[in-house]
Amino acid sequence: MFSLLAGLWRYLTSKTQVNVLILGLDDAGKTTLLEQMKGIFKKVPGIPPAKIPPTIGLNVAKMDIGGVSVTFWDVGGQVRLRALWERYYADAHALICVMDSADAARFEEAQLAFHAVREQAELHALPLLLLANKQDVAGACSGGDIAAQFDAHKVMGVPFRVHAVSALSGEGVNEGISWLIAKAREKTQGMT
Ligand SMILES: Nc1nc2c(ncn2[C@@H]2O[C@H](COP(=O)(O)OP(=O)(O)OP(=O)(O)O)[C@@H](O)[C@H]2O)c(=O)[nH]1
Ligand SMILES: [Mg+2]
Repeated sequence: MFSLLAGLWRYLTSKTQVNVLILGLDDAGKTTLLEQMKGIFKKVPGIPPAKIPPTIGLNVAKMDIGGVSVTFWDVGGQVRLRALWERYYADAHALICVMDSADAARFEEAQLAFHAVREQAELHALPLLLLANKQDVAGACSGGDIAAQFDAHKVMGVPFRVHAVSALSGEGVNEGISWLIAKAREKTQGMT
């Protein structure tokens, strides 16, 4: 009886665990986003932006978001490192693609990388958030324009949103990430 009750208690109090993979070209702002999220969701200061080096390998951060225990994997985006991305596909529950909305010269490269990732069979069904980052930069492309440039209408059958943010200032981050985690939670709990 006691073990039954203990099991029920564990079930009722256990948190949903979600792994979120953060991908995108080098310099897109993935690690800046990760450090900004530590401030927003963990209330601890992240590494100051000026001290964040290019990622060689992986950064991991865990935090509670909306009652979900989330592990973020931020993988380096340099060309020579992109082969490492696939190591994390199988265990990911949701995907964030970060792109630099102020770097029009790399839109095509960013778009190709985005659709290449989307076509991976292991990622096909995952909730997906495309972050149009660096909105604080004068002349940055709006979220709507990025959605058009990235053929967002071709993404079907999964929860998907293009969201404008500034990882540097934090603008838009809470809203975009909270949406993704809610979708990932629904998926892991079999609600979608
Ligand atoms: N103005 C502005 N700069 C940003 C923003 N996000 C990131 N940056 C800057 O962009 C540069 C690259 O940021 P990172 O976070 O290191 O980029 P990354 O995507 O992690 O790059 P890799 O680790 O090489 O894949 C840094 O100089 C950041 O300060 C933003 O929202 N606005
Ligand atoms: Mg990085």
